[in-house]
This record gives sequence, C-alpha cells and structure tokens, in this order.
Amino acid sequence: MQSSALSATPAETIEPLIKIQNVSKRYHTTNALNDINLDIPRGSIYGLIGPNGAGKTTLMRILAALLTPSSGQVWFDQQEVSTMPGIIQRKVGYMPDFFGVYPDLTSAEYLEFYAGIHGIPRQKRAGIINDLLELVELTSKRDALVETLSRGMKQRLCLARALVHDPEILLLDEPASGLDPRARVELRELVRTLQELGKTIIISSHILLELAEMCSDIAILQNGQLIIAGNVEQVTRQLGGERQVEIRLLDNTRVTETIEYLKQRTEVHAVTNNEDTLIQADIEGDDQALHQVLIDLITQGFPVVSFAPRSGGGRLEEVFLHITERGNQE
Ligand SMILES: Nc1ncnc2c1ncn2[C@@H]1O[C@H](COP(=O)(O)OP(=O)(O)OP(=O)(O)O)[C@@H](O)[C@H]1O
Repeated sequence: MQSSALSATPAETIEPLIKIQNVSKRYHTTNALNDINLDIPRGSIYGLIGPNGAGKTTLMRILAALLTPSSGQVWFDQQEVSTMPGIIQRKVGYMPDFFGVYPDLTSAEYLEFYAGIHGIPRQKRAGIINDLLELVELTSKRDALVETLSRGMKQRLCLARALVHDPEILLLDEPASGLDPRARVELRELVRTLQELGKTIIISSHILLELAEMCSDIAILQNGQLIIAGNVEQVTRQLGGERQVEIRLLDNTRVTETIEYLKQRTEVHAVTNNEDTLIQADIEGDDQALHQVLIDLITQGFPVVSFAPRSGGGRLEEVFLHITERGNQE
C-alpha cells in the first residue's frame, strides 16, 4: 500500500537530532510552555514563530540547557539532556535576543573572551577568530570597539561568538530584529552558509516572513501552546485555506470559457488572467480539493498544460496572522 511505501522512505526513518517531548515550563503563575512536542531534523533550518510572549525564548533557553523544563524531556541524538551535563554547552551555540554591554573590547577581543570561556587553547584562538571574522564579514572591524559597530554588525559578531566552539546546533533568538532589509538579506545568506557547513539551526522570530523563505521547517507557538509544526510545505497544506494556483492553457482559444467555469465553483475565488494563456485562481481547501478542480477541468476538456499551486511565505504569513489574531480574541 502507498502508506507503507511512504513510511519506508529514508526521510521518515531518520531519527531527529533533537526531540522535545512533553515539555512544559511554568514561571510562578505563568505557563510559558505547555506540553510541547517537536522533532527537529538534523541539518534543518527550523523556525520558531510566535507573537510576543509565545514562549520562544523559553524554549530556546531550555534547548541551550540554561533552563530546565518544569516537566518533560529534551533528547539530543537519542540521549536525554539531564543525563549529559556539560555536553550540551559544547554541542550548542546560543545567540540570545539581547546583546550584552562590553564597552572596552574590540571585535577580536570580544571573540577571544568567549573562546577563553569555552576553554579553547590559546594557540588555536587567533586562527579561529580570523576565520569567524571572515565568515561574518567583519575582518575590517577586528580592531574596532564593539560599541562602535552598527546593529547589523553587532548581530553578526554575536553570531560569530555563538560559533566560537564550532557547535553542531545553533540557536538564534530573534536575530533579525532591528535589522534593515539589506542586513536581513545578509543574515539569511549567512544562515544558509552555516547550514551548508552542516549546522542544524533553530531560529526564532515573531515575523513569519523573516523566516518562511529560509526555513525548511517551522513551528508556530502561541501563549505557550504549539499550534502546528512540520516542514513549510506540510504546514501550508495542513492549514488548508486558500492557495493560489497558476493554470496554464495550451492556447488562448478557451481562456474566457475556463475562467467562467472556475468562477462558478464555490471553492474558487479571485480568478485573474494577466497573461495570455495563464490563469491565476485562489482555491480554498487542501490538496484533495485542488486535485478535484484539476480532474474536473480535464474532464470538461479544458486544454490545461500545467496546474501549479504556489508555495511561499506570503500565503503562510496570512495563515499565521489569522491564527494568532484568532488566538488573541479568545
Ligand atoms: N523569568 C521569567 N519569570 C516570569 N515569567 C517569565 C519569565 N520569562 C518569561 N516569562 C513569561 O513567559 C511567557 C513566555 O515568554 P518568552 O520570553 O519565552 O516568550 P517569547 O515568545 O520569547 O516572547 P518575545 O517575542 O516577546 O521575546 C511570557 O508570558 C513571559 O512573560
């Protein structure tokens, strides 16, 4: 059967690098996290998305072993975190959502300080620092005082600091906040480079569009609850709603007729035709609904050449706003 064939695919049999199991965190009277279950695949860029107070930083700090959960467990490589004290700090590089104050340090001294904290031998530090400054494109600022750097430069230096001990996993808490569009693009490129270097990256934001394009997987959190998680495509599909589909016809002889047909269907909205043989339609529903529209178009004899649902951040952003607005009204 198809389902057993699917479950035999390698992607489904690979153990996640990080397994978050029934994790809850309570601060006095606040439930910051409520029974969270997440699998983070090795090599993924995993986005944690949620509005202010959703629990993103709390989850990041638990993953960095800076906080212990009130209940539940975190597993790294099938080993439970509390059974390996000290090891997590070596595996994980954490970039917090605030930048400490280090008034009299240059960029190189700042990294040297953190290399020392991580116990990197003195003779190895200069080489590592040079490589990191090059990676984050701050070589020209190695002798500049940290406080004189721009916000984007400080973020990149902070990222270099999280990388100083060459961790396998990077936790980046709101790394794009306060950056201008150009600095965001640079950050995105840097994150991709780090993924190519084999890192697993967990990155948080309250702005989904910041993440949707660069993440392979996302989890949406709100008020300490996990709303949905999975790879970006799966999440978009599971949430249903409207999806934009581009329908290309063989020639322009039946374009008007096809548009009229689509407009009559209750699940099809906003049918437009900006190009000769290309029709765009917003179709409500899941994959099954899309499939049915395609079957019916073909059965009716419309000359469909391609039928392509568009993926991407725009649609996901809509869903995210819808979910979080709904939650706030509850
Ligand atoms: N040390 C603390 N003591 C008490 N409550 C806390 C503490 N840290 C966080 N909280 C509460 O836990 C909840 C989750 O906070 P958290 O910082 O994890 O959310 P977040 O998603 O990172 O938010 P933001 O986007 O605003 O940074 C919030 O209600 C917050 O007020």
